[in-house]
Amino acid sequence: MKRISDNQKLAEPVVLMIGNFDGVHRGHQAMIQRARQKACELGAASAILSFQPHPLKVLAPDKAPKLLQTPLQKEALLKHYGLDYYVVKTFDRDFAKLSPRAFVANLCEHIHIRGLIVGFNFHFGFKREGDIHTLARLAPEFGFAFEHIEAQRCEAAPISSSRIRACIADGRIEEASALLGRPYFLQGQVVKGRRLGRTIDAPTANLVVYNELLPRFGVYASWARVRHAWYRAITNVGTNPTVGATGTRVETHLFDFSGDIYGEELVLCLGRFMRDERRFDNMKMLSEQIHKDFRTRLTYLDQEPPVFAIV
Ligand SMILES: Cc1cc2nc3c(=O)[nH]c(=O)nc-3n(C[C@H](O)[C@H](O)[C@H](O)COP(=O)(O)O)c2cc1C
Ligand SMILES: Nc1ncnc2c1ncn2[C@@H]1O[C@H](COP(=O)(O)OP(=O)(O)O)[C@@H](O)[C@H]1O
Repeated sequence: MKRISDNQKLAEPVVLMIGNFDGVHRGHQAMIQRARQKACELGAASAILSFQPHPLKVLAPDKAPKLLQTPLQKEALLKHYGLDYYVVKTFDRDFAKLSPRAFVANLCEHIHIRGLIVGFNFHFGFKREGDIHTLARLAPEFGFAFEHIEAQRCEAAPISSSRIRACIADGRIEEASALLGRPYFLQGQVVKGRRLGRTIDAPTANLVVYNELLPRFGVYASWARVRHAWYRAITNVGTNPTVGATGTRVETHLFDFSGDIYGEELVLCLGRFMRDERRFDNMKMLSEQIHKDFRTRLTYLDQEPPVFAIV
């Protein structure tokens, strides 16, 4: 997959999709599959255009969602799903002022669009005035084939990034993974904590997480990848009320592992939510609960590790 930035032209004819693609979930995957098929029919390559930053971060920051993925994770996933080109366009207030027609004209100046595919609810241009009907009208004028994709559904409701965000915020990780079509994961760097974990035989790798959206506070069965190896693990997300920590922490105990991994990058696939984080009266009680958590039969961890090549 080739990445195209603002100042570059994409001369090869493409079937272009436009959108944020946060999550690259099953709905997005179906769209990519359709675009690749269409690209074959039209003798073109497949491409996605995404705006950076997310348009709402520019236009209404207080309404902008916390994203499921970092830009790098999204790029890795798009590559994984077989896309040929990833076009990243800077979104600013000037671009937001373009009329729907000027928006399409602007894209056609830089990209050789032979086909265009967007989702049924796609809106674009000044005040979101453009929609799929506008695109159907503009397509013959600008000389590309146009089609839209209906929502992919799961259990009667459309699959969407916001539905997946709601699952994660609520601790329904398995549901989120089902909608994503692969295990939900976080990524971050291991940093030093208070060195208390080792004193209760429960060392935990504390992560500075790259992802914006964090799951509901609580304890999760998980799989962790560090230095290219996967370990069964258990993760706590929260504020550690027992020890009065400041800020939110994401920390993971890796089973059958010992060693120093400060500074290492860790990929964390969360599985089942086990319990809420609680405030205990003292460290001894906290330690007892953590060791009880360790002994809980974690059926999630009976599965194979999520060897999916994510990042
Ligand atoms: C499986 C597990 C469950 C945990 N549950 C709680 C909890 O319910 N309440 C709490 O205050 N801290 C909880 N913690 C976090 C501990 O407070 C924290 O790991 C410990 O204080 C060590 O912190 P350190 O990594 O900064 O040394 C949990 C940690 C793990 C690994
Ligand atoms: N099984 C393990 N799981 C997680 N971290 C481990 C493990 N064994 C050793 N470590 C190391 O110990 C550190 C965690 O120990 P801990 O006492 O909790 O320190 P900190 O408070 O700095 O996180 C990890 O960052 C890692 O470098």
